[in-house]
Amino acid sequence: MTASIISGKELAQEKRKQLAQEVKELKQQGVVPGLVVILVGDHPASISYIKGKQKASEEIGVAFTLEHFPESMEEKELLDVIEKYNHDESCHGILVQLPLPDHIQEKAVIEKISPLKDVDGFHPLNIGQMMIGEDTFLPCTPAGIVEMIKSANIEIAGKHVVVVGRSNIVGKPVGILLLNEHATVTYCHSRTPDLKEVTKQADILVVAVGRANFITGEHIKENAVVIDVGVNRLETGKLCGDVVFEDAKQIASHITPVPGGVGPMTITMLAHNVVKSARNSAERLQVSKEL
Ligand SMILES: Nc1nc(=O)c2c([nH]1)NC[C@@H]1CN(c3ccc(C(=O)N[C@@H](CCC(=O)O)C(=O)O)cc3)C=[N+]21
Repeated sequence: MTASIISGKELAQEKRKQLAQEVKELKQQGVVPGLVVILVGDHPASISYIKGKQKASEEIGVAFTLEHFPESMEEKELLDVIEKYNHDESCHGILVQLPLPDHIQEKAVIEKISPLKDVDGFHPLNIGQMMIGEDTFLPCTPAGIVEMIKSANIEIAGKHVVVVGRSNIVGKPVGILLLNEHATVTYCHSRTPDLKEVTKQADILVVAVGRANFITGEHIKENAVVIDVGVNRLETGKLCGDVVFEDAKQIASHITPVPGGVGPMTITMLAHNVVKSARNSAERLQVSKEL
């Protein structure tokens, strides 16, 4: 038996159609969802990711604005740009593409974004809301992963989830979201002794370390669900995940491919958050009219 492939690309297509319909309805109420992406510098991977965000926005009907600044931009200037969009009513989502140049403090930038427009779900206030299971902007990659697991009709409650990687944008939050779905969650990272002894216990294995071919057949339990978050560009130009796909395919029950897996769902959940923000703002408008 070979594993079934959970196609993020197909699921993303479906979700984008639903979002396009919602955008149509919002437009009838006079609200055009708007996303502003801010890029500092010319990191080649960032430019490629932003193109994906722009394409998805256009498909869905979200107004997309790119603000592109030189590498030399000062932190204060960037904070001022964010401040401007915090007050701009046509903007419902602000995303500052990471990584930022070393002279700009990521924390200060993230905290400057209004939590009401934080469509990345990176603001500490939204992270706190997520921790306590409140309805808020969820970080896009983790939220996309949960959608992918559910789309394959995989039960999460009671399962042992092992997360490899503990970044603030993927590893940590995906564990929290799956805990909120009643999984038993274990985190592994670079200081975990005997990694494969832990990963072999996973019913659902989520890998977000950013190293090509890091997880092999030896790490995977028979019939596990394997979610590969890695996007590693090889010297040949080929994109590959953190998991040796051919190994996982022989052992797992389900596996997400790279490309065409978690990446397209990340972008779709971003659009989902922009539409959610626009809907919230339409509701606030309605309430203020009624007052
Ligand atoms: N503020 C911020 N928010 C982010 O969400 C954010 C970020 N910064 N910095 C970089 C990471 C990375 N990321 C990806 C999104 C889509 C794909 C994606 O669609 N990948 C395609 C392939 C794309 C290609 O060929 O280059 C796929 O896997 O099929 C990958 C990676 C979002 N990020």
